[in-house]
Amino acid sequence: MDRLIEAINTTQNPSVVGLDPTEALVPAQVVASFADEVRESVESEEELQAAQLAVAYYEFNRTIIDAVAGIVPAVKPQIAMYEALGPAGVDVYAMTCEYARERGLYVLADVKRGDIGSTAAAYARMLTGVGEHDPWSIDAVTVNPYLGTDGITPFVDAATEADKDLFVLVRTSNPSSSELQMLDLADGKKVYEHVADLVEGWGAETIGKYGYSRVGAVVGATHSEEGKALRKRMPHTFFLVPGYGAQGGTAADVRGMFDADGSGAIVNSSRGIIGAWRKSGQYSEGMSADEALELVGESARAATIDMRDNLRAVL
Ligand SMILES: O=c1ccn([C@@H]2O[C@H](COP(=O)(O)O)[C@@H](O)[C@H]2O)c(=O)[nH]1
Repeated sequence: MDRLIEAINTTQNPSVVGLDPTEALVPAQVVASFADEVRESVESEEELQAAQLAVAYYEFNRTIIDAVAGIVPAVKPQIAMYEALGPAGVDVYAMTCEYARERGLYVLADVKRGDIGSTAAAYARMLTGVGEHDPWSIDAVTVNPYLGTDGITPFVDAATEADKDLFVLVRTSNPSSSELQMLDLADGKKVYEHVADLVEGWGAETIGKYGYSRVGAVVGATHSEEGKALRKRMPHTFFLVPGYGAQGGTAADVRGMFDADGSGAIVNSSRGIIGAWRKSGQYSEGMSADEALELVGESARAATIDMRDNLRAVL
């Protein structure tokens, strides 16, 4: 986690921009502008839409990355949005990670892996690469702990080998998260508290120079009180905090998830940043693709600065 903490210190900004493009979040004229170019490369008309969206996502992401580089320390591309487009989308995922890395950003791949040990070991190669080849250009992955220790250890080992990180789901931001995570265990703990204790243990051998291990935790901004309690319970665990903005979380809600020095957490916003152009009041369907992308970048930059300043105000 040392590199992430240093990037946060450099930018004085504990926030991460989520790159979760969807058809609705990319201006229509940007998608349309790639129709001719893509038509030449696809084999059938059926492939056209996904291929066109994939190219548009890449251009959109580059615009966002260029607009926020230097202001934020990190981006978090959400793989679901890219996998939905098939192989063309997966290519764009890898290209986006590479571009973000080139722009000096820490890349947190939100892939939420989780499987038995042998399969987890294969998933974990996302962190180490294959031989000399590192096809993903990422710094961290998100992992689902439901399978227990043998589903996590391969990621800890791979992260240690590659000097990278993982973030394990502990208390997720979504409305139904309590169905499982808040269940009472026989020893009086809640399920998420037990997971929190496991996460502290999984990271214990990997504590870096700032006191945090390379095994982080995902703690939703929508669970302010539990997040505050987890901060005390998990003194060596860095938090990734999604749920800010579009899901209702505020700077005040996440304050307790930071440590006494204002470190220990990074807060994500995806739609709130990449979709800011839609709320700018400046968009019109008559804009050219270039004009629309310019607005996307300007709006994302303004929303990023706003989020940074809101967080700074409570830390
Ligand atoms: O508990 C969780 C874990 C992950 N996420 C992911 O974060 C972003 C949030 O997007 P917003 O647009 O800022 O709501 C998204 O990729 C989720 O899959 C989460 O929200 N909560």
